[in-house]
Amino acid sequence: MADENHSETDRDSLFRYEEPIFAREELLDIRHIPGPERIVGRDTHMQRVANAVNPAIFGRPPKHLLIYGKTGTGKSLVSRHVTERLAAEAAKDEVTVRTAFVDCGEENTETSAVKTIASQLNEPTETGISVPERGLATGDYYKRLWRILDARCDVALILLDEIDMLEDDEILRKLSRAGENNRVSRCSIGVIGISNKIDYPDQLTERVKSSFQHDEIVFKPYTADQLGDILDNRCDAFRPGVLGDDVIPLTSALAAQEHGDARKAIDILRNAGRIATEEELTEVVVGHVRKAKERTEANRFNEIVAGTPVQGKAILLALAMLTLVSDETEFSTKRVYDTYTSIVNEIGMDQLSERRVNEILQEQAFLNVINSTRTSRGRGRGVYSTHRLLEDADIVRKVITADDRFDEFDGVGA
Ligand SMILES: Nc1ncnc2c1ncn2[C@@H]1O[C@H](COP(=O)(O)OP(=O)(O)OP(=O)(O)O)[C@@H](O)[C@H]1O
Repeated sequence: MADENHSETDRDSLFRYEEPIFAREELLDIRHIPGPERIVGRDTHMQRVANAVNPAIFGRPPKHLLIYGKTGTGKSLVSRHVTERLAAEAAKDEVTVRTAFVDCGEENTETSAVKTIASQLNEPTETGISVPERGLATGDYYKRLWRILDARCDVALILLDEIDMLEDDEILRKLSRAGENNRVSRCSIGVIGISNKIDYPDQLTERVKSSFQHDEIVFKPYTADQLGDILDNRCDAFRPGVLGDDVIPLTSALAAQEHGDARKAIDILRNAGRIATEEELTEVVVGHVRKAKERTEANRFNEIVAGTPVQGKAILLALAMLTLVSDETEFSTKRVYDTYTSIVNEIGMDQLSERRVNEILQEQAFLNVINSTRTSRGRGRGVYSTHRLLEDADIVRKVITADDRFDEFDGVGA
């Protein structure tokens, strides 16, 4: 904290002592969960979620729900918000509704998901039940969960975020059958599954399809106007008068052009403020927004490739270079391999076999960085794969070549 007794000359020139741009930067933090007054443009969706869970107010079984929509369309936010309000309303009538939230991207096995639900809903001093971190069989975690539910809840709402990441759908079957199989006697269970994949229900096994009767809600991408409203509602993150007139409209237009992702729009706005701060200015202007968009995408791509070994990066760089220098967007494994070969030779790295390069391309397809398609050459003549980059090729090139190990690369790989 700045010490007022210190004169300017005492100050260490390494640090900044003023914050001319941001007043409450934390409002734009990706982990910040906005309060109800800042949720904009999702009234209809909120109402539909509320309708499905409404019976819980009277202690009756809610409907199960599946919510779909692209990333950053407010699915988790709306679900959490409605379930919180529901629990508060039910409490007025002395009905206990509790909510568990599972990130299935992290807890992707049946055991870890059921363990997470049990430990979130448990209060050991009240139930006398423990939920050990490890050591129990899946069935035993379920037994403890049923006891916890009956001891503590009239209704339990279980939010399964990124539900498509679960290894299998067994948990849906068990949760939706718990009542009729007399696993629980007092508590009713409602499941809200959230997914980015619109075709998720097609993946459900027949057994689950028949027991897991549910409503479905689709969250469409935000329009530029809606994104503008969301950003306007956070502009107190900045000091008054700092944001140039066109900053929010341009940020919303750029984010809407891609997937109408609120998270991305907020991230671009924050980065625009940071760039203005770095440039020691007192105003954020449209030029900052354009730079911020690139920085936001580079940061995102950086996170995706952070764990990728250097060989994987060389392969992605090969695909990016091919995309940059040609009019095409799809390339055969052979072409990627040739470019990869010249890159690794240029920077003095070991060369992998074409088969291994193809495997790494498939892994990148799994991470949604590229799209790979297998095409048949015709009867008996085998198949070949083509690969297309899903990220902006220039950003991929910039991010990968920022890695010191690519210092020797001078861009002629393709
Ligand atoms: N309607 C909205 N009003 C205000 N802020 C919003 C709104 N929708 C989304 N946001 C902001 O975007 C962030 C991401 O939204 P949310 O986590 O709900 O997206 P999601 O659809 O669940 O995406 P993902 O599938 O990636 O988790 C929220 O934390 C919030 O800051």
